[in-house]
Amino acid sequence: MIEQIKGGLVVSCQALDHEPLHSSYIMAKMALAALEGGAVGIRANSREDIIAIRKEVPLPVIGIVKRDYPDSEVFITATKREITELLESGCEMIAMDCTKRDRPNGETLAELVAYCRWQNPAVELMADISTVEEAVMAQELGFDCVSTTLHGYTSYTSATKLYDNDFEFLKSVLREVDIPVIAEGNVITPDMFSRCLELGAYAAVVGGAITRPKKITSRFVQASVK
Ligand SMILES: CC(=O)N[C@H](C=O)[C@@H](O)[C@H](O)[C@H](O)COP(=O)(O)O
Repeated sequence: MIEQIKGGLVVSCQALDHEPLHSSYIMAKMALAALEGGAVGIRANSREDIIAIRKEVPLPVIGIVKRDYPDSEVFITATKREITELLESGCEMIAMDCTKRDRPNGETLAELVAYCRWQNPAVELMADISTVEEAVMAQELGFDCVSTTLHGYTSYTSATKLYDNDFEFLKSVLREVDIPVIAEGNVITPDMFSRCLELGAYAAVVGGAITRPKKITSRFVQASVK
């Protein structure tokens, strides 16, 4: 998959159960719209959505399973249970939280990476990181690529956003690791997307700005209030 997404736009088609568009059917149609618009890949949440998307479009899929656990803040592909579901979904790449935070049930990242490689070595692995240190850890653990997904979403990075200071965080990750770096998280305009690529991002994942109409609507409404 990694070769296929080089220099391109990956569209994240996700709607959680509390969101208006929560439906595998709708996510598959979102993926079809992304395909027709020129996307090179899809990022999707849950075995059910991934299976529906794979029936609808021939694009490679980065799969995640979001699930909350009481004993951990990690919620993106946190344990072996979620990895097993993703291996069953047929997705080409699995993305998982690669932060320094403790995982549920005392499971470790190294164990999860080894489990994936053993179960299906053809499935590539993306590390969702929030700091440069976590990106370096991902490279050392043998991930195929890192994504900046969680920058701004961990307690120790919540003060900043990916695009702050002309994508300063993205630049620092690019300086420190050799594996492909995917820009993801609050890339909300075509200009931001092209800037990420110009800075050296291998590809970019855009979600809410394309597939979350509630967010898009509220952005317009906020503008009317000013
Ligand atoms: C932090 C977290 O839970 N990120 C999730 C990861 O899969 C998704 O909710 C995001 O939509 C995705 O990362 C794309 O980002 P944006 O929607 O900002 O373009």
